[in-house]
Amino acid sequence: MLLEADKLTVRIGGRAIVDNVAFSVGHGELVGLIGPNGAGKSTLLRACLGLIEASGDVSLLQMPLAQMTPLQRARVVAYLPQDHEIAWAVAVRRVVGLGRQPWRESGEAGGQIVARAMERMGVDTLAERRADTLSGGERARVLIARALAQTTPLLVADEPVAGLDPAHQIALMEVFVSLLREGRSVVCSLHDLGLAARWCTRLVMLSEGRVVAEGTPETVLTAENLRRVYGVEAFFGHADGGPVVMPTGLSGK
Ligand SMILES: Nc1ncnc2c1ncn2[C@@H]1O[C@H](COP(=O)(O)OP(=O)(O)OP(=O)(O)O)[C@@H](O)[C@H]1O
Repeated sequence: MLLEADKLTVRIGGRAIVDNVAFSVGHGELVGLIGPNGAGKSTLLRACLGLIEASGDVSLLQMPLAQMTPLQRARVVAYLPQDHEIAWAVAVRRVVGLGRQPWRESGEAGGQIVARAMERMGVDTLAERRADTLSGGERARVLIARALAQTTPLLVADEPVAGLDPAHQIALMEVFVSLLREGRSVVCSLHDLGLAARWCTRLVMLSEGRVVAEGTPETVLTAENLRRVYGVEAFFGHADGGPVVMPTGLSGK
């Protein structure tokens, strides 16, 4: 297992925001973390990375997270936070280059990896642009490129498609799938159930801090689960060899 969390609980102000969750990511998996606003997705991801205080067990590549140095963690997992802000007035190439920091390379050693990451995210043409002048979607893609440049076995991305247009959303999911082919794994939180259905190898559905369904997209994205957890009705179909899930209305209306 790349990431294994058990009995993970995050308490804030006396409330369990993540409540006794078991969560794991194996090799070659694209795990989609889904659930309504406030379900605890970001908190769970942050707890798995040691970015927030939590009780329970977390290990990365079988090593207890608590025993790992920040550098060891940074060589196993790259994290794309939900907030896609870049406040620095520096060139895009330098922002993406920050992904190489855990590898402590000298000089230009990581240059090719940075160039490849920018190319993969379609931001190579922006390499010399000041990062704080980019559009929201461009910024998001630059930060994903930075995470890719970290060349970790695991990528944890919190709402990576937020702010991306449909073509860039699909292109990003294709990049994730290409990472799986390289033996890397991805876990991402998603609000777009259509993308979750089509691209993820496994889904974990959270509600009120607990895992309420887990498995293949077909087993998790059922009419009953969508009604119970999100309060929506949905259209289910098939197109181009893959499942289609499209919320169509609120339940009970
Ligand atoms: N530091 C905090 N103090 C108080 N409440 C918090 C704190 N952090 C998170 N919460 C609450 O915990 C719950 C889960 O938040 P979290 O951001 O993990 O949800 P989420 O599933 O990622 O939501 P969204 O889809 O809206 O991004 C929310 O009700 C949130 O208000």
